[in-house]
Amino acid sequence: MPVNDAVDGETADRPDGEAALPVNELFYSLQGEGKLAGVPSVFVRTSGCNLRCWFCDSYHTSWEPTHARMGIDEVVDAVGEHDEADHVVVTGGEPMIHDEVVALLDRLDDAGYHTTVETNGTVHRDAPIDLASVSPKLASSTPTADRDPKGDGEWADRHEDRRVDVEALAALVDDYETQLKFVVTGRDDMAEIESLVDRVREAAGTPIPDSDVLLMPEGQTRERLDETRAAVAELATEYGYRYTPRLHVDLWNDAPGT
Ligand SMILES: C[S@@+](CC[C@H](N)C(=O)[O-])C[C@H]1O[C@@H](n2cnc3c(N)ncnc32)[C@H](O)[C@@H]1O
Ligand SMILES: Nc1nc2[nH]cc(C(=O)O)c2c(=O)[nH]1
Ligand code: SF4
Ligand SMILES: [Mg+2]
Repeated sequence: MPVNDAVDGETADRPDGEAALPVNELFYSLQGEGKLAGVPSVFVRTSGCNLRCWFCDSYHTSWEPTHARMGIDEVVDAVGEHDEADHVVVTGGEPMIHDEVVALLDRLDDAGYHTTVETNGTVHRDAPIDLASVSPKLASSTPTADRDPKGDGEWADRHEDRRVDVEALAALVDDYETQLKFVVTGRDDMAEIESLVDRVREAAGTPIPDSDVLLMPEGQTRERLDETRAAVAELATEYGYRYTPRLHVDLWNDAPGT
């Protein structure tokens, strides 16, 4: 279900009625995360999110969203300028809160691109998605007062209420090739990951092999990943889940447009 009231009152239509999306940035890089890590890809980063993870590495799409909009034609043209790429990653913010993301994915599919959608898994939509890269948010993501990057924990209750929707997760698993990519801050996250994977397995008709459950270390910077990656790799070994690096952070740290 779209949660348009959570996008800070933004509308996604242009004054001339052309379908448009709030776009924070569009860039060409290597996919840094997940099964397709290393694949040259164009990234379309929408602005606006229905959650507020304290660790969000895309602050200007969630905590302080930018409002510039691009028409769908404009986005498709800008993607096409990177003619080395045949993969497009639609991310955010939370791309699935925007009705217009479906029109964008239709156009990208028509043009022959492989599409990945990076999503928190709270909203299901019908669209030509080749890989649903779903990153359900754990209790450790909640912006409590002591770790709120902006205020004093004002978002904590809303974030907590919205962060997991098992029905939406199961629908994504059933409709698309899916990876479940958890941001891991430490061993304390594992019990919740195990129980959430169990709940989604029960709700979905499609099996979820452990190799489609990915553990990703929390860290926006190389310095932070130096503290988290070894422990998360050990947890992946111990539980039999897949480890995913954050290649872009290893390569380019937190440089914009990477
Ligand atoms: C900025 S989010 C946008 C897509 C969607 N809102 C989501 O959270 O999946 C893109 C990816 O970055 C991950 N991410 C965000 N901040 C992170 C951090 N500090 N460390 C590791 N991964 C992070 C998210 O979990 C998600 O997989
Ligand atoms: N290189 C690179 N790979 C990514 N994979 C997922 C990203 C995202 O922010 O969704 C991302 C990103 O921001 N950069
Ligand atoms: S759900 Fe994604 S975009 Fe939204 S705050 Fe969390 S990491 Fe950032
Ligand atoms: Mg990113």
